[in-house]
Amino acid sequence: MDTKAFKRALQHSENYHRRGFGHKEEIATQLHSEYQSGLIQKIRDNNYTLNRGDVTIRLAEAFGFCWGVERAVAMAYETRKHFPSEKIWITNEIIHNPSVNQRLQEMQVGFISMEAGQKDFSVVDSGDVVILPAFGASVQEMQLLSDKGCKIVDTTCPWVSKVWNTVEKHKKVDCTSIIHGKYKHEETVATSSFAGKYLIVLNLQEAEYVADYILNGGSKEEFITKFSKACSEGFNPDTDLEKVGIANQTTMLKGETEHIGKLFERTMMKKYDPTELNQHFQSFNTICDATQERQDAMLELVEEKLDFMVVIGGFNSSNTAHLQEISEERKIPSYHVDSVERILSENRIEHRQLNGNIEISDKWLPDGNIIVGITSGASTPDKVVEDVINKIFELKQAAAII
Ligand SMILES: C/C(=C\COP(=O)(O)OP(=O)(O)O)CO
Ligand code: SF4
Repeated sequence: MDTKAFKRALQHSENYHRRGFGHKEEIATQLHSEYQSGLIQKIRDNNYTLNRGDVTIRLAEAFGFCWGVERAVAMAYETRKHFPSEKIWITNEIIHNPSVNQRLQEMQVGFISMEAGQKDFSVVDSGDVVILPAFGASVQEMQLLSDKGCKIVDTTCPWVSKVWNTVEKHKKVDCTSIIHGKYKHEETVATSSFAGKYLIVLNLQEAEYVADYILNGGSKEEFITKFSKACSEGFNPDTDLEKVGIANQTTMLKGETEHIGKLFERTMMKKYDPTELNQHFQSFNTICDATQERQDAMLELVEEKLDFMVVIGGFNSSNTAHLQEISEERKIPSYHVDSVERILSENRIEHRQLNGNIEISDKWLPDGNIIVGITSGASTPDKVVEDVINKIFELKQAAAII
């Protein structure tokens, strides 16, 4: 399939919308009241600091809703306003935040369910409205919805579409896309659908395994088994790694993506004549600005003396997990929570660990004066952050009275 031609044709179809419907002002007040927070604005205005009783809050200087998320959520709200009585579906969570997805459900936006590992599009009829989330959708899903005659509202973040353009460029020069990302993640599923040959590496360790194979060879069977879910059909590591291009999921750890790019650059320089590098290696940094800013702000915050960190965001939010990773690397006690409900009491907090397990920790809130670092992922509304901060104040105040 010529994915580029398909995309171009879709964009010219009258059933395709990617610019909203002119209801921005009407929904702005609603979005503000549902997701924004006066307290968080106050902390921002006060040099990202707030003292109350025994507690000092230090907020990262970049956190919370990014531009792409604000845009996607606003488009979904506009869609509901514009099509008040049509059936509206969304192909996945719009972003990785439970409270925002819950709101869409309350607005009668149906989520396409999974049946035996496959999305069940049989519920979607011709003429229904289908929202593509901020992560985008695979080209096959777009085709299916277009063939059904649906109205498609595409909220894909332009930063994500930039990655698709990058893999299209790789394909054009017959280069294998090495995608730094999570093979199950919606964005990477979509990105790989636009690629020609591709291989998805999760981290530096996997990238090193591939680089070693390029230089020294190894067991082809082992390679194929290891990446069976993370490569294009019929991938052959002996012939498909002669020309590689790097792309990444927009929300990976930026330092790791840079390392992976450099690793493959060095590898190709070793394997081939360095003067021919351009024929064997291409690299475009596709980590988005919002991810970089939030990680940079976190890197600054963890330099401070903090008693602990609370990182707030959906448990399936990749960018939030990477913020948590920065904190853990610095050995700062840190708790990733997705809502205030995870704070069970002054002695118990339920939180996600980096390996994905949800666990309960005791005695998380120290006695006496404390400095608490706070940040939140690109899909986390400020309201959720406000609730967490207020809970910490409330528990410490109660402890002081006792
Ligand atoms: C939509 C989007 C980012 C917003 O944050 P999310 O938390 O929704 O997504 P991710 O960090 O990729 O798991 C994709 O770049
Ligand atoms: S994190 Fe970046 S790519 Fe993702 S929605 Fe936000 S701005 Fe877009």
